[in-house]
Amino acid sequence: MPNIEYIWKELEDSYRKVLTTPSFNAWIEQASPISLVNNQLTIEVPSTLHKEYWEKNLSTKIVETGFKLTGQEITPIFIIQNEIPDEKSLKKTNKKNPLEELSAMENSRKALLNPKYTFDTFVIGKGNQMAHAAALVVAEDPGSTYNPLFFYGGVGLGKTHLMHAIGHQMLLNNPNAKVKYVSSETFANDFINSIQNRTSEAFRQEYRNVDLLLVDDIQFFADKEGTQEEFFHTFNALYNDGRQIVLTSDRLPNEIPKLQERLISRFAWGLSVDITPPDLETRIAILRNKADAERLEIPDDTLSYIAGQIDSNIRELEGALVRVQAYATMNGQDITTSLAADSLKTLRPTEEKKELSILKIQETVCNYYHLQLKDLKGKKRVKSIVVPRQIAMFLSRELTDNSLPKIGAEFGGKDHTTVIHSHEKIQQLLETDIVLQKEVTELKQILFN
Ligand SMILES: Nc1ncnc2c1ncn2[C@@H]1O[C@H](COP(=O)(O)OP(=O)(O)OP(=O)(O)O)[C@@H](O)[C@H]1O
Repeated sequence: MPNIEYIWKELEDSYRKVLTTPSFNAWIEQASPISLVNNQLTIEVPSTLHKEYWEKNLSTKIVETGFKLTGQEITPIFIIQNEIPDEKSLKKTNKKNPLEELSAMENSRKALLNPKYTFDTFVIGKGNQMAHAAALVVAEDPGSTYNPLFFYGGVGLGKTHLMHAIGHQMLLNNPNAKVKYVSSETFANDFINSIQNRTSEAFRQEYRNVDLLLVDDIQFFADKEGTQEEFFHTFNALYNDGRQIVLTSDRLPNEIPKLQERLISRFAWGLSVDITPPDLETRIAILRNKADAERLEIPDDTLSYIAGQIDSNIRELEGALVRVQAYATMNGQDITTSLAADSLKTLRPTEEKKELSILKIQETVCNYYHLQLKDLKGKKRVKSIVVPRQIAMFLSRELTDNSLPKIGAEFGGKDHTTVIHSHEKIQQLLETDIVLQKEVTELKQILFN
């Protein structure tokens, strides 16, 4: 009997022949064979959605290929993994031939889809893995499996990005498909205008004659009775025709105030999937992708530093990178961790800046370098104390609003010129000293956590 690796490799080859690259990446690459015992092939997959998809659409091939290779009936068993996705699941490629891409791009432009929001540029992490998988199913098989598909979650977490990615992918698969993307406000305005201009028929034609309707931020339907009424009819017309609907909101339908019950229940016919804030690894991967796309040279520790500063909103994370880039250009410097820290300093809320005391900085530096507080504040001139003392003064100057004399006083009554000198010294060293850059970054992370 062939071994499990051989069987899996053969299976992969046969799936590669029948699946598109994004589907292969999402379903096959994310699964791993665990064991083959008593003709049972146990396969680990990342989520329930993957499990269901495998069971429904991909397991027949296991049985067929298994029989061909072993002469036995192989039964697949799927188990769900719990751990954080590894490197390979964080970045996927999604390449098509150039002509297909060109025609899809033209149609995407007409559908008002952001060219940057594709599956290709979407980084998969723990918080969005399920949403990404559902988006792929819908893009590959619109109107059948999950209709409507409803993404919900906090601001700037990638709902719109995924929604556009579905549109792009559908157009890549079928360049003649009609895709329409609107925000809920645009839908409401178009509806109101159609009443004012007596163009209701044209409005209906426009919204009901599409293969994929993407409506963003439907929480803004709250309180808009007439718009909800019209959307209800649009929804029914599309749904009954087997056209795909994808919606996003910052919360679940039943949490949207004044959303009609009949809409809530219709939205529940499909799949609602949430997107949660990305973990640190995913945030770093997103920044790395973005930096590569913009051809920015940024050291890994600087990316980690930026990712450590903004932990919930990916739009802000991207904004931070733009800010760092602009700051580096303005100052004619390379991007380093110290430069990133400087440029992001003002992003931190002022309360945070005020809350941080000199004593907290001193204690943190002492813990970090295993020193006594009295030595840090004292006069000893050995290097192992002098440098941490200068770092602590530097941080007190950078991260608090205290005056130079006050900082000097807190360091055992030193003169303010000593504080200036320490600050300059550390600032200078940070330009070149990688170890120091790392230490200062870590200290800042400790202080702000
Ligand atoms: N997983 C991801 N990989 C790469 N970029 C991402 C990812 N998630 C979000 N982004 C980027 O973050 C930015 C904000 O994402 P998006 O606009 O899709 O958020 P949203 O959830 O729709 O926010 P809102 O609720 O404000 O509408 C976009 O530039 C998007 O490309």
